Amino acid sequence: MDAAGPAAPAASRAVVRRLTRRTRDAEPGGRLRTRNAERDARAHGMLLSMRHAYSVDTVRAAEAELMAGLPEGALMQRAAAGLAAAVAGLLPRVSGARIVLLVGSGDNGGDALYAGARLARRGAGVSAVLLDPDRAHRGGLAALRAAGGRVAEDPFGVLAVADVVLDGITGIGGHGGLRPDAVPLARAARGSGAMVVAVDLPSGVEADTGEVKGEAVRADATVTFGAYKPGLLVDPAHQHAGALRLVDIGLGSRLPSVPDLEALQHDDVARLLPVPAPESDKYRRGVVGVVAGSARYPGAAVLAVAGAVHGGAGAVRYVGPGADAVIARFPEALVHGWPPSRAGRVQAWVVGPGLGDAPGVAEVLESDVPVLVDADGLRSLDPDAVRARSAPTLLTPHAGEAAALLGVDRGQVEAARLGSVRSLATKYGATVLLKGSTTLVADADARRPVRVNPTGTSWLATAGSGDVLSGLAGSLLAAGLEPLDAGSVAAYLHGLAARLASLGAPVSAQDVAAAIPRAWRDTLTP
Ligand SMILES: NC(=O)C1=CN([C@@H]2O[C@H](COP(=O)(O)OP(=O)(O)OC[C@H]3O[C@@H](n4cnc5c(N)ncnc54)[C@H](O)[C@@H]3O)[C@@H](O)[C@H]2O)[C@@H](O)CC1
Ligand SMILES: Nc1ncnc2c1ncn2[C@@H]1O[C@H](COP(=O)(O)OP(=O)(O)O)[C@@H](O)[C@H]1O
Ligand SMILES: [K+]
Repeated sequence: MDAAGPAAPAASRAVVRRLTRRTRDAEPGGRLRTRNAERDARAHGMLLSMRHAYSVDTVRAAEAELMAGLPEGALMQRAAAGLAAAVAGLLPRVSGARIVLLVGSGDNGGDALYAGARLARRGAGVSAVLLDPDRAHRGGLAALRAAGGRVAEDPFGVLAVADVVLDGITGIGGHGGLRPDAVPLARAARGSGAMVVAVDLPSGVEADTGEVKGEAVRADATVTFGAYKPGLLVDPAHQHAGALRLVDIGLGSRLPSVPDLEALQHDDVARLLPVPAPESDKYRRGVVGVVAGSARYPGAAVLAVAGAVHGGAGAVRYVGPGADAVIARFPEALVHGWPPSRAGRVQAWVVGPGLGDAPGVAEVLESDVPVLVDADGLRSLDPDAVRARSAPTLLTPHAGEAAALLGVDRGQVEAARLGSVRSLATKYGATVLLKGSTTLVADADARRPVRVNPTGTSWLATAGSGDVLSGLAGSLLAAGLEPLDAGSVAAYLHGLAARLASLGAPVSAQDVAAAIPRAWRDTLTP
């Protein structure tokens, strides 16, 4: 995903690149890190490990606890100081820069006003556009005026010539998309060529879910306070946030150890990858069985096996009508005649890619090993059959398949990805990996955080790449990873492989499979 957002003006993109470089450790949107950049990051002591996001209620509770021991307004000052420093870091010079604040009626507007005051003291020309002049944060407004900033009399005039617009309309207190009076201002900010920096969150997005229920600000960058909020990491809201920077306001120890959402990073994946021990043999490394392909879709068998042979299992068994094609491409695969139960012992099954109407799903579900169900295997999947299983199940639908399983429209799933993946996991008592622009993995145990994949790229929207993912995830299951880890590590490697293979150009599903070892190595490289 382009950290500058889909429609960022060219000038903004250059500035956002600067922010992105500076905030490599705090950017879940995740640009691909080159290996050199990785080394730089480590040399500078940046931790490349798990990134957490917390719900609004949790953030507010932690803030309240922290505030109780601090002088009034101290947290807002910390937030404003961090925000002003981030904005200053984006500008070639603060002095003389034209900065416009969009100020809503809550504390989010207060943050913008105090940050504006700090920037005005450094010589910037700062104008505040007050959405509700009677309810603008009083202290913030007084500070801005005292620092030489002013309230704009011609909002659209100042927006037209702004270098930076700070979006302080709503933060974690906002609900339901921008109100009508804020919409033209947000549009003017976007259209002005100025860099748009969202304060805490892009106004108009739902902090807890990533939904966008109406219009919302499109930012080039978001400076968020205390903790990431789930919406910053989940589409469609994620698309509105641009590059992310987290400002520490001291919440750390007040936040629970279990977040609502988490994103694996390089170090987490490196720890989870199954590396053969000295005494390993192919069976101990795990054997994955693949039931995929049909006369109509023979390629799906090849692609699922391609993912599986690169996924860490010691051997791949294939059962289905694509045996000749599989063997021609992967002589290392073990092919077996129907039915799957006669294929010999496996530690995990993958069933479904390109299977068409062929049988196999019910039989594989009866096995006592982990099963990944994808694509055609998901059609009419019976929740009771999945719930009755003695071993874990991992479902890997795209939005259309998830919609069919939930009995809703595809658009509803795409608009509410987090809620959808959680509902499916609950309905099936299974781990669910919802593919798409921000791939999510929800564990069967609803108390565990949902994982969001930070490596995805829209170049993966190519036929057959999902087959590769299912083979890869199945192989990791066979190698002994639990479903939440298998799904999220597979998504991470899959996205990274696509980026390494693509480097900005189209890739095929085969290219992605072939690049999995490079992604694996990249992850392990210290
Ligand atoms: N709670 C704290 O301790 C801290 C809060 N901080 C800031 O305070 C923010 C939360 O402040 P608030 O709780 O006052 O809430 P917000 O400022 O986020 O939003 C609430 C205000 O926006 C209006 N509003 C709600 N939905 C709207 C919509 N769709 N369109 C336009 N206006 C809408 C409401 O009428 C209300 O006045 C955080 O996001 C953060 O920026 C920071 O200063 C750090 C410390
Ligand atoms: N816009 C996108 N951004 C990032 N990843 C995407 C996007 N669209 C699809 N993908 C990824 O591409 C893969 C496509 O899988 P799937 O929909 O099953 O396709 P197929 O059935 O052709 O293999 C998934 O890993 C999915 O997450
Ligand atoms: K905001």
